[in-house]
Amino acid sequence: MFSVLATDSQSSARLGRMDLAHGTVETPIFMPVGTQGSVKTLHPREVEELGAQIILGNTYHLWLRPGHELVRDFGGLHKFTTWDKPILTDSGGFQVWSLAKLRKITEEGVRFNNHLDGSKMLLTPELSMEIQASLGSDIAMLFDECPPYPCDKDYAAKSLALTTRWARRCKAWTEKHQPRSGDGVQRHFGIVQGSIYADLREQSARELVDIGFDGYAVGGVSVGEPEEEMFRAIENAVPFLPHDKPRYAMGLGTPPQILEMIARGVDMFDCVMPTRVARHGMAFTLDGPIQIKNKVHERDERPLCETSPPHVAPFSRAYLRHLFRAGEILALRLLSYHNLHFYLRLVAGARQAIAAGNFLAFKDSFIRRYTQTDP
Ligand SMILES: CCNc1nc2cc3[nH]c(NC)nc3cc2c(=O)[nH]1
Repeated sequence: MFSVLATDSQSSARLGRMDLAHGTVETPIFMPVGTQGSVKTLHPREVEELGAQIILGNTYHLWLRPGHELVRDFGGLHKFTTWDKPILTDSGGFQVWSLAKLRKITEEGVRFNNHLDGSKMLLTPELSMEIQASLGSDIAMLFDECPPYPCDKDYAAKSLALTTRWARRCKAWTEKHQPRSGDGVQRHFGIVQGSIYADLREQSARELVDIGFDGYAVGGVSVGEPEEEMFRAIENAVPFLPHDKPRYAMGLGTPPQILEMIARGVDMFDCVMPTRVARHGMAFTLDGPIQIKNKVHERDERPLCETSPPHVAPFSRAYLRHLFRAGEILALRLLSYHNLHFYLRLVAGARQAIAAGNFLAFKDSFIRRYTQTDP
């Protein structure tokens, strides 16, 4: 399912290839987020022409609306959305935390009030697996608990123990209800927890690897912790994960953070940032992010960035600023398209640099230019 094609001599960066039910994915890879099935404001064909190889769907949202049975009856999420390349679905737990009201964690699962109609809901490891099987994603994430940041060590230890018990229940469900081998099988990724505690990160990784999954995410990061805590969480987990399985850092990050994580051996990323900040006027450029609504762009005839794709390059910053301030929907689409292109081009550049053996030089020169403030 996953093979490492090249490793960097000066860092833990590696070039990989994942063979999934709906196609092959080269790593390191960035996964655009398609929360309700769609990558916001963009047509699936646009997402494809941008070079996206795999997108992320949110189980919580799709379960609540339109319902996983409806999606199943339409042939699964690929047919329903017409996205025919790989899809990774999350398991719903984290979204319950960030969206639902009155959540309560029990051994059984998470009880909460549906944020759409207030009805009482219960999401369990087994139901999360059933929903993701109905959606038919190529990769299903296990049902875990993401501890809040900060949390004390006792809470973190109890939380990771629950996540491990839930991981066993997820595995038991898949072994009972899904085929174990064959090209079309759904893959399952465990999620390493342990908060900011190095020994708990090791324990969580070891327990999940003992159970055995197709890949491993590092969870509990990008939840408000300082950047160095995020890097340390990865550094404390990766050594205990199999070299020949994909590693996925959930929910991050900025362009420099993604390159730093690739250097630490991470293969997969998802983040709502490129599309979310686009809808608020922020565009990524090689010299750092810009806010298109700022007056400084009023008469700037340059494109957003020298690397802007042909779909966006003809538009001046002045025109894009005008569209944004006029509330034109085209502005949201062009900035979303541009920002996703920026992220996908960044990880494509990382892949090329790893293959060429100069990833650290690539990383350092990108970060130097991106973070330097204009004199
Ligand atoms: C797959 C569901 N589980 C699960 N999702 C997550 C999603 C995240 N998204 C962010 N920052 C935006 N941190 C995350 C942590 C987790 C995590 O620890 N677990």
